[in-house]
Amino acid sequence: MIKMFETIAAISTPIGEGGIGIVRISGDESFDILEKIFKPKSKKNVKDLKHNSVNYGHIYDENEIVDEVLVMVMKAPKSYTKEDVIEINCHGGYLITEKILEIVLKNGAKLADAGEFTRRAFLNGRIDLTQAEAVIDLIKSKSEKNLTLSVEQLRGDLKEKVGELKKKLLDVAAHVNVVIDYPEEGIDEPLPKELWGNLEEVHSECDILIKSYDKGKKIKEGIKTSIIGRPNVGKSSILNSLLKEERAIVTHIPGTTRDSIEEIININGISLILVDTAGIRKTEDIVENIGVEKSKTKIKESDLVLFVLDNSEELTKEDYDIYKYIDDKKCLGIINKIDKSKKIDISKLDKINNWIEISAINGLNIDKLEESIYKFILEDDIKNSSEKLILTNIRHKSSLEKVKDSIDNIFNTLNMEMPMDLIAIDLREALDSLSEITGEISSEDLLDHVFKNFCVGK
Ligand SMILES: Nc1nc2c(c(=O)[nH]1)N(C=O)[C@@H](CNc1ccc(C(=O)N[C@@H](CCC(=O)O)C(=O)O)cc1)CN2
Ligand SMILES: Nc1nc2c(ncn2[C@@H]2O[C@H](COP(=O)(O)OP(=O)(O)OP(=O)(O)O)[C@@H](O)[C@H]2O)c(=O)[nH]1
Ligand SMILES: [Mg+2]
Repeated sequence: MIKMFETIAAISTPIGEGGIGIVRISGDESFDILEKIFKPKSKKNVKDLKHNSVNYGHIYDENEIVDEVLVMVMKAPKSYTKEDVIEINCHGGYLITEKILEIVLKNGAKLADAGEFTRRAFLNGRIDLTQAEAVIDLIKSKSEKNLTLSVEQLRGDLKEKVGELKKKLLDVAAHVNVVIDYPEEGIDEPLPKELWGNLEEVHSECDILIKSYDKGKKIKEGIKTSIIGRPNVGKSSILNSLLKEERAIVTHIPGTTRDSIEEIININGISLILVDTAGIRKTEDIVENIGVEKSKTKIKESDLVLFVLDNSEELTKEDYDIYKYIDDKKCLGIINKIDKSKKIDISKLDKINNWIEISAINGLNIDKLEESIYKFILEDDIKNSSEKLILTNIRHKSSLEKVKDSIDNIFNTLNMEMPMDLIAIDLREALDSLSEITGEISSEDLLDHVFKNFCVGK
């Protein structure tokens, strides 16, 4: 028999002091290795240990006892990788887990690459590529909403959707092939209405999914939000009140913040990457000037701009300059220092439709500010989205774009009454693009790309 895969092993828990450390082994030789290093208290033969059983005993290095452990045994194909899997639950700690891994390697296992267990789960057909990608997204999730999307994708929601789209195209392909193979049948209509419908549905579903990526990206990566305004209007004070800690230095001296400060907050399960910038003004100060230029770059990179003004002063030329600079960015106007008497008049700043009045110094309306941010950028965009699936992976998006292009070609062929063979080719391409998403068609390069972001032991 040709051996497909070597037996691999790795530490699956974070390295460091901890209650428990897990060394995971997967592959044909798992039990042979275990037999050489583990003595269960039950005195059972290691190869007779039951599937899904937890077994108390000791790990040995030759004749020397190394640790007291629990060993979990999962037999192929009922395991994470569909191979024989053994998990040694030892004491957590820098040295002990490493030591047990070394003993496992010494007895015949190969050190697993990053993501190799999950790669096996994919190669052995337990999960598709979208589910494998969901595993790493799930581990890396830092917001509730991203976590939810990852869990749904791991459950197979995207895989299922791709399957549905494929089925619709396969129905079309079956018909097209009949027309090509039996031209003498004299089928007048190149494509019955119902099959046109299939193509239209796949086209529009791809479109909806592609459009959902903007939201998905924001959910996955967080919403880049910069706090901008001229010096001394209270930008750093606003950052601090949103963070509920004294993170940025606040003084009465204009030009206090020289470099941008980045912090992440969570609003209703979504990450906001907040950037407090150096106040924008013309200045001769070299350091401050660099800060100002950086602020301008930050504005360009932002998904959302919080434009801060001082309630207690009239608008200045600097305010107007920044206002012009915002351009067509999504922008929420903040009038700060409402604890002081009002001198500001914003009637000329009519490009901005959303305003909120706050006082950062005593926390007035900070909760309303959070709510406005959420409503303004997140709720319209994310919560009210009617589509069930939201794409978070650019790879999926670009494959779906290819599917859409192929279908456009098919419509073109049909409208121009060109030969059916052309349709068959475009259908094949559309189906292949769908297969790329799930990994039914994949290359080593693609898999290396997907799994390179994984941690070792996953
Ligand atoms: N200790 C431990 N915890 C873990 C994992 C693990 O591998 N080991 N997981 C992963 O890293 C996650 C759980 N995911 C898993 C997914 C499938 C199977 C599995 O064995 N599936 C088989 C059989 C299920 C059964 O017994 O019926 C299957 O689908 O065929 C195991 C874990 C999270 N927690
Ligand atoms: N009365 C009042 N003062 C405030 C308020 N918010 C901030 N300040 C004061 O305004 C001054 C400037 O605040 P900062 O938060 O440092 O302003 P900034 O916009 O970050 O300033 P630069 O970093 O210099 O651009 C400080 O003296 C703050 O205490 C407020 O809501 N009311
Ligand atoms: Mg500041």
